[in-house]
Amino acid sequence: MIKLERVCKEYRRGTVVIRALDEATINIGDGEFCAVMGPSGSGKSTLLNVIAGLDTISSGEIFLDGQPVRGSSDAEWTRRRREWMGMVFQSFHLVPGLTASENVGLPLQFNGQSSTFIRQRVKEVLEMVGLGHRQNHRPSELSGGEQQRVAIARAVVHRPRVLLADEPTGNLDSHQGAEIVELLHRIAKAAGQTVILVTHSEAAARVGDTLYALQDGQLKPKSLPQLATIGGSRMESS
Ligand SMILES: Nc1ncnc2c1ncn2[C@@H]1O[C@H](COP(=O)(O)OP(=O)(O)OP(=O)(O)O)[C@@H](O)[C@H]1O
Repeated sequence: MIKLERVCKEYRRGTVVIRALDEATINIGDGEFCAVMGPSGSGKSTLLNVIAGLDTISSGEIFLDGQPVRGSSDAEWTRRRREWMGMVFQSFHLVPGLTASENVGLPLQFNGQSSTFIRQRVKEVLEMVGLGHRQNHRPSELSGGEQQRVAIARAVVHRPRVLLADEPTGNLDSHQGAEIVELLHRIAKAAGQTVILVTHSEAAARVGDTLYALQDGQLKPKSLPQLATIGGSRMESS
């Protein structure tokens, strides 16, 4: 489903070269929940950004559904993200002036769905994340955990095949963080979605079917007992 072969991403600042991804190789199957754990600066966001086509790679190859993505136009990437991918971020990225329902409906609006369909689907998804009673609240009227639930609803409303979650528990306390990871896991498994969750949190990473450690841009498969040696922070509640 998602395959990276020796992917390198280098950033240049004058004479300084930063290798954010260093021959990263990974093969993520359909419906797999893959957790990637690494400390700050290890390349986690870069990994998701190159998979989502938000950043280009310096060398190597990325395959989505067996097809190399090299050479895709901006229009192809936009279509892929709109129809195929959902993204969840550490800082929620909700539109402050819109209600929870309006935020969740945005991907459907971009995809040209009818207002009747959008209304029904948004209601259904907000109920699924436990926020049926908060549909008309703006982000500032919601807790951090509730805002992340809205962001998850927005990420899945168009039934994407792939969910990319960038440190989704980073702005939450340990209890809210554990709930958010459990929710992501439950929704993705129910819909058969493929997930890549990047995190510095050991507790969040534990939900993965497969686990990888990212260190200085290098991806290495890990087993659960090895997690504690990767380095990062723990969430007390798990
Ligand atoms: N646009 C850029 N220009 C130059 N260097 C960059 C750029 N984006 C990222 N980097 C560098 O690449 C490395 C990996 O960054 P990245 O944001 O992927 O790490 P991360 O693991 O997501 O970190 P954090 O957990 O702190 O968000 C870091 O050394 C970072 O400074």
